[in-house]
Amino acid sequence: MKIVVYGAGVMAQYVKESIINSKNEFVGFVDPLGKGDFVNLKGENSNVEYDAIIDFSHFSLIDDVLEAGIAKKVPVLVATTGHTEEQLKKIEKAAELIPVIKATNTSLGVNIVNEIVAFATKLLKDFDIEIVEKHHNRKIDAPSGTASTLLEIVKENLNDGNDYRTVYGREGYSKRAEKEIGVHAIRGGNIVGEHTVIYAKNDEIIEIKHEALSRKMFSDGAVKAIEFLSGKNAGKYTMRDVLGINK
Ligand SMILES: NC(=O)C1=CN([C@@H]2O[C@H](COP(=O)(O)OP(=O)(O)OC[C@H]3O[C@@H](n4cnc5c(N)ncnc54)[C@H](OP(=O)(O)O)[C@@H]3O)[C@@H](O)[C@H]2O)C=CC1
Ligand SMILES: O=C(O)C1=N[C@H](C(=O)O)C[C@H](O)C1
Repeated sequence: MKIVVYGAGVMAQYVKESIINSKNEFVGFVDPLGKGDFVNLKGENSNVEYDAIIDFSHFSLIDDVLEAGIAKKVPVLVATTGHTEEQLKKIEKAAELIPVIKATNTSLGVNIVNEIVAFATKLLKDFDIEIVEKHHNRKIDAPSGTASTLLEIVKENLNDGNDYRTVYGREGYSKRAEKEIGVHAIRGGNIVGEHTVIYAKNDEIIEIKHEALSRKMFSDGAVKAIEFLSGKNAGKYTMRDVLGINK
């Protein structure tokens, strides 16, 4: 496949390497801010040949990313995080026309952790549940996309998940309510990414944790995901589909 990468940051470079080390062809980066030596999918250079798009850029670029996918009817992996509800709906809508994966985390490990958390939450309903994520100081969105996905999974697996209130960080004076899930974002240095779901009860604590030690597994996972989408019908697919994780 000829793959275009949206983004020009740290992850985009890793994805380029993963594409080069696969059987696919790296076409170029699409620079979010339009500077530097990048491919231009619009205007006079709109004859750039590509048959897949991987997006690790900025959430504000989602319209461009989806437009480029729809224009050529090629699969799109949206690995960028931080989208608004409205933007997420646009991604759903695009999936009516082209094959799309929206993945907040493309590592194998986190996708397995998602399964473990679903299972654990069913068994640990009466524990206090808190989610903690840690990332580098360049990260702009909080909580992380992965933490938001973990929160969704926790809520889905509590009988009365919709009755729970999400508390983002804490300050001031008040006891923890019974039906509350705390979500906490730590930022510092060059932490690649760490996610922990804590289940606490009087006298016992269970922690389910994933720690990323490099970014390579994100980019390798992204290439695997776009390869999976090749030749698929329009629709919304997931990393569970890519990794063959059955319900
Ligand atoms: N799904 C997954 O597994 C993973 C997802 N991610 C996500 O991928 C995305 C990119 O991460 P990363 O490479 O670390 O981030 P970087 O900050 O290194 O790169 C982001 C890119 O977006 C550009 N950008 C920044 N601000 C704006 C803006 N306001 N408008 C348009 N473009 C902008 C940057 O340009 P410039 O360099 O000029 O600032 C850069 O090209 C993030 O959303 C992150 O959460 C990251 C890792 C794994
Ligand atoms: O910005 C990052 O770096 C990461 N972002 C993703 C997220 O928001 O969950 C995935 C990973 O944790 C790294």
